[in-house]
Amino acid sequence: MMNGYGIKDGGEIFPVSLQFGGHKLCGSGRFSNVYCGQMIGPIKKEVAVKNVWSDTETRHLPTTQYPEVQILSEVFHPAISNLLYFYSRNANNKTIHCLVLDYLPSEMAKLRDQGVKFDVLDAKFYTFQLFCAISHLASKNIVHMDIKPQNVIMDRMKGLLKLADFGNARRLETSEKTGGAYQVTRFYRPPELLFGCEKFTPAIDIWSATCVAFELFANRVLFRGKDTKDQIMLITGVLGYPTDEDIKSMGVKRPRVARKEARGIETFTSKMLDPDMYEFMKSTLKIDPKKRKTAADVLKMSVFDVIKAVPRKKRSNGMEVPNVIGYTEMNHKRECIEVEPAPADIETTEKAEKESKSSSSHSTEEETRK
Ligand SMILES: Nc1ncnc2c1ncn2[C@@H]1O[C@H](COP(=O)(O)OP(=O)(O)OP(=O)(O)O)[C@@H](O)[C@H]1O
Repeated sequence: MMNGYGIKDGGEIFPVSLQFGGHKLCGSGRFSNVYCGQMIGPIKKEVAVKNVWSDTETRHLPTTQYPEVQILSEVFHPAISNLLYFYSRNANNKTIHCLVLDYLPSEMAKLRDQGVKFDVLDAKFYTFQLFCAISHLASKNIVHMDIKPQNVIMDRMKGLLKLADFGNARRLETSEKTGGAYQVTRFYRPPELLFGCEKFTPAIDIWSATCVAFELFANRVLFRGKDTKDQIMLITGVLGYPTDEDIKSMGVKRPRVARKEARGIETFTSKMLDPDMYEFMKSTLKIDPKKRKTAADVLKMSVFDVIKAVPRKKRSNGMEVPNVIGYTEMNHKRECIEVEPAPADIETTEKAEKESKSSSSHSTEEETRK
């Protein structure tokens, strides 16, 4: 048992005793290890526990104030790897923030590396779920800022998708600047950031999610730039050099690359895609972020009609298309079970932490990976 916190609907946090069964490493990032395993209490559920070791800026922050925890406390949606509980550990006098999250067994990038291909029907409902997640974020004034196949987790059997890793997410009203060309992984980085725009907008996620959707349909990266300049050349080669109006709207300097006419997305994508898919991509891959369709409008496009059909279509694996219609609802109620920590918990927590450290060697691993 260990002491942690749960989150009520509305974002308020409450103390709770947490209990886990066995776990194994299922992923890692630059500053984290992610373990998956069984949660035993207060709910029984397969979960992912993301252990983040803090950088110099967040070293002295309690986990309640850790930015990823604060952002995730505000969101709750079936297409998001929701924060269920959180707690802290100490390793070598440093705080490790531990986030208990919804778990799905596969990562889109790994599936792609294994040569897994999605048929058009599957690609459509995965894309639908991704845009539902972004639409929910936009309704909460949050931008994810790092949508890419490594941050998209899936259950291929059931056809479910969740957006993960909110480590770069920001509130739209932040006074912070994006840092332009250094935000969002290059292949998924929208033109305005490549040109140096410093504003956080939901349109950033729309661009990145469209690039991810393209990969689901076409099974290859859309714009695979070698560096920032190459990335700009690839994009302007398809969409054309930004107009004076675009430049003014983004508030950026003209990019120093050759001026090209728009070649169009159809000629660029070697394999012919579903015609509705082109309609969708043309509405979201706009140089000027203000002209991109919003996620809420994307969800109404005819490209997704087939997944709304009743009775639900059968997939190639014999299962029905997942029932994702309710996903367009933006206010999903957080289920939370409040179990106050028992008074004896402090002692047991320390014991459990010692056991957990020695069984998984978290601290050694984390220190080595730094
Ligand atoms: N909820 C989850 N369920 C299953 N696997 C997950 C989950 N969250 C993360 N992972 C796996 O762990 C990996 C690392 O997680 P995450 O991207 O959140 O860490 P990070 O340290 O923020 O990464 P980065 O280096 O990109 O900043 C993911 O790519 C994914 O494979």
